[in-house]
Order: sequence, then structure tokens, then C-alpha cells
Amino acid sequence: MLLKKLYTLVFLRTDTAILLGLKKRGFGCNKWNGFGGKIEPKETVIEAALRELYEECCVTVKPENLQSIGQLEFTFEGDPMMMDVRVFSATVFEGTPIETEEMNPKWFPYDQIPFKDMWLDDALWFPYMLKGQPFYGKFHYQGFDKILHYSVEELDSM
Ligand SMILES: Cc1cc(-c2ccco2)c2oc(N)nc2c1
Repeated sequence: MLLKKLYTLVFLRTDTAILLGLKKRGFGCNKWNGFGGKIEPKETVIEAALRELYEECCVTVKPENLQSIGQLEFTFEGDPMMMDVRVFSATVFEGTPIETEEMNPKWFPYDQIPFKDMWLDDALWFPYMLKGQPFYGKFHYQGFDKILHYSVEELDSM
């Protein structure tokens, strides 16, 4: 029986670049990713996304400026845990990203996204996010550096 755990990922964007953070510890350490993490029991997905973003790079986004852009489901060979990741993007935000204990933030022009230093699935669904096309992706990993099978589909809306 699969155990499902909810996570958030937030990507800040300008018309020329996307903000990624280098994870400094824990799960996904040394990979560039969006900002996010677990959802606490008594908070909404939006509240969790905004809390994690602020905790990880000290940037604030108003709930109305957070765009729900996708959903990712990750499963792992031999493990009942399924990670249900809600992906958001924002182009309107307050504050300048700064390094925290968790993340080292950096702006990447869209033609310089460091996919070789990111989760393998990112190259498969980033094109949808960068076009503003809502998506639903499912990835079945063997360990953390091999995808056994996957699917990504466009959604009419998120
Ligand atoms: C297996 C996996 C997990 C995550 C994750 C953990 C917490 C939030 O996201 C990923 O994030 C990305 N971009 N690929 C990912 C693959």
C-alpha cells in the first residue's frame, strides 16, 4: 500500500532567468532545485509553499501571485513511499534571495539551466513549466539516479 507524502516546490522567474537553490544538506543535497519541502499537518499547500520559500531564501510571495503550474509524483523501486510534489512559479515577489543553512540561491538564464546538477526528471518537465503549460508528471526511480519509467502530460489547468 503506497504511503503518500505532500511536498511543495516554488520557482521564482524573471523574463530572463529562473532562481534555483543549491541544496546544502539532507534530501537532494548538492542538486539545484526549486524552493520547498514538506507540508506541516495544519497548513495549506499554499501556506507551506510560501513558508518554505521564505525559510530557504528569505523571499516573500503573496498567495495571489503564486501560480500553480504542475504536479509531480515520484515513486521508488522497492519503496512504498510516493512523493506528491506540487509545483508553483511566481514572477512577482518581494526581497532579494539570500543564502540560508538549507539553500544557496542563484539566478540562471533560461539557456544555462544546470540540468546535469539537478534531479534527472527536471529536464523532462521543465519545458512545460517554462512555457507556462500546466503539467502532470509521474516518475518511477530506481535509487536516485535512474528513472525506470515516466510520463508527463499537459493539463488544461492546475
Ligand atoms: C525524487 C525527487 C524528489 C524531489 C523533491 C523533493 C522535495 C521536493 O522535490 C524532486 O524535485 C525535483 N525537481 N525532482 C525531484 C525528484
